Amino acid sequence: MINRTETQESMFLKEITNKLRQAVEEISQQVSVSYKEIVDAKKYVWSNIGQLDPAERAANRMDIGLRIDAGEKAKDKLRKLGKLLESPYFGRVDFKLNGEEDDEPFYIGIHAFSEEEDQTNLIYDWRSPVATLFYDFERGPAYFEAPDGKVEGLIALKRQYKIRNGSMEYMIESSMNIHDDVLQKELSATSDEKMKNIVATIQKEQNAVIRNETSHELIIQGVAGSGKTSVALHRIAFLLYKQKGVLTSRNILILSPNKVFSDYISNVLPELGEENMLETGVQELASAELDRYCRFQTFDEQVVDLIQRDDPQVKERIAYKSRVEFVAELDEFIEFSDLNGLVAADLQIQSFFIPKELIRTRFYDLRRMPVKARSGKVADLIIAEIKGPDGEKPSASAARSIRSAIQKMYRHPNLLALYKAFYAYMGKPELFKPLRPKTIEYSDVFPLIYLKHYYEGLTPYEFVKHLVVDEMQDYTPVQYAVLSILFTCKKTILGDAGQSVNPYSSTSLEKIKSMLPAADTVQLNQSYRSTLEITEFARTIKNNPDLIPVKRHGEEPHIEPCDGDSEEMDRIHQHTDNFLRSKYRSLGIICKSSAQVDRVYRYLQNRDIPANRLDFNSQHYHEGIVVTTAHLAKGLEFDSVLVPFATHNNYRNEMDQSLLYIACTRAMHQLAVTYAGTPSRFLPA
Ligand SMILES: Nc1ncnc2c1ncn2[C@@H]1O[C@H](COP(=O)(O)OP(=O)(O)OP(=O)(O)O)[C@@H](O)[C@H]1O
Repeated sequence: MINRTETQESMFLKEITNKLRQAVEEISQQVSVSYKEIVDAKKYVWSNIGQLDPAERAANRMDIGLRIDAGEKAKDKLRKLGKLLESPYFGRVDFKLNGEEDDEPFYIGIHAFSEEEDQTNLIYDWRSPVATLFYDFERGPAYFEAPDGKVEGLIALKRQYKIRNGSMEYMIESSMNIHDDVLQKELSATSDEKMKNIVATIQKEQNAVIRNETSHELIIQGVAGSGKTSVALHRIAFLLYKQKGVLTSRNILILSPNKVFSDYISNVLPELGEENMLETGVQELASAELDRYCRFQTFDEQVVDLIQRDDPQVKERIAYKSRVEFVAELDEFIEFSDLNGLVAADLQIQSFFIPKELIRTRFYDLRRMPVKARSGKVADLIIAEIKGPDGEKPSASAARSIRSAIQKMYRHPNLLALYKAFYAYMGKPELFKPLRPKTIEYSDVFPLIYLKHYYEGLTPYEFVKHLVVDEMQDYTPVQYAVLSILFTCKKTILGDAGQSVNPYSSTSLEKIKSMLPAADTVQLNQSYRSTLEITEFARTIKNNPDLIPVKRHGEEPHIEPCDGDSEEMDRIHQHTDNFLRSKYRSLGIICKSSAQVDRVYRYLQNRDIPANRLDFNSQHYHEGIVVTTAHLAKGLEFDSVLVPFATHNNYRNEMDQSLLYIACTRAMHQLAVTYAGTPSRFLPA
């Protein structure tokens, strides 16, 4: 089985396809047999329910449960085989072990496949140890880490295949790592409806991140389009494979920016044969902690507010609470409150005298406990240790009075009062400004939760064994402090400091590292999404010297000045017409504000142009024409992007610059920008 020619390869494909078909047939039979068995078993229980004693009923229920499990497993296998029939493998490495005469071919696919009789592996899962030969090495000396240790040898041959619907589209012999031609072909394809897997073309630097099993916390800083999200999802699939039985998708949680993004990425794990992980957002996390205390502005509402009005005081409040030192200031206040928060006074209750120093000392001794539980505990300790003048212990009624007196001693009657006291302590009371009574600004949400940990305690999410945090730049240091309390598990944290929708609260990689000092960091600087021309264009809006564009060419982005408003709307219309006649599947019309989105959407609707509007209430991602804001488009991508209203007035401050950059970097193949009036200073001249 060495150095197959094209005919040999096509024979091999036929052979594998036949074996796969045979396996599909056998398992389909198993599925229908087990379905029939389940129905029969249920019928039996139902018709004999009166005669079966409880033990028999329980045994029957267990039996049915086991059959259903077996049936589910068989169906899962069938799904995987179906996937393999479409595209059985994408790579091959011929590897000669040191000391052996012949090399052996290893075919790599999205799932493993072996012959039933002798369990010989015909296709290896892309996550198997041997697959690292394909991703990490060129022809020549190579090794992989097998369960029994390092296996060394020589790669004699590397091939890549594109097999679609069971037939070979192309085959490339490669001496290099994941051949450029294959990557180019993949990147040039039009967008899929949802994010797709990249198993056939994972790059070496991405593979290192995916297969990292040692980091407790891994921070992935990646430029726009560097594959951070793809890599994080493949990493989860890899960890589920490596830690089968220990880790399941039910104990992996992703903190995702919005529902549309969750929907957009929802295909990747199932395509890789895994169930989707759990998903939540910052708002849900905060609600679980704060709903009893107050309402709050959401991150999205904060961004919209910043876009709508340029209020320097709002920005000042946000910036103040987004500093790393802010967490230290909260800690300092907590320390101060441990020493001074208690207005201790000597107590004389019945015949018992309790000096204030004793109360204060006990309170401080128990400083690891949340305040609320601590006051009760302090009272318990004192009640247990004090004696009256005749050596008597406190009666039940004396104990009750002591407890109630001590519990009233804490200076701040509730969490919000404590939070307000923090700003008074800092000498900056003006920095806490509720939006409305009992409704706080978003920038206060996580500082308040941090103080809640001190005041009342937080409940960690113990069932979560791995947390994925996307858009890491949008989380402030105090949010990281809270996340570290709520999630003590392993974490994959990814984002790009250059793509913040709110630069006033944006967190740089350095700041995140200072909050998570034990975390490992990787940087992904190669950008894959956009053509070189689009990437160069985006770079003139906001330069990132680290970014390495992929060498894929396409048309130059267009900047289209328009003579007035109505001409600009006509131009948008024209773009949608061109798109509908093109080969492309998705056009993103990306505006700055929701009002602009509404305007464009209504305009297109009135002209019967099929368009989807993505707003904060949207749940699903759609292909076709999508009208949305840069804020919501973050993380998504489109074959073609149109950025309208790129005037000086619309895009002029630091936040606008970031939004314009995000909008342009969503384009894979085509980009146009329109404006009527004076162009934004961020556009290339
Ligand atoms: N190794 C690869 N092979 C093929 N395509 C890739 C590879 N890496 C990334 N891509 C493609 O590049 C595009 C960007 O990937 P992804 O969305 O994961 O990047 P990102 O860093 O999260 O982007 P952003 O931060 O700009 O939202 C996707 O179309 C993805 O399929």
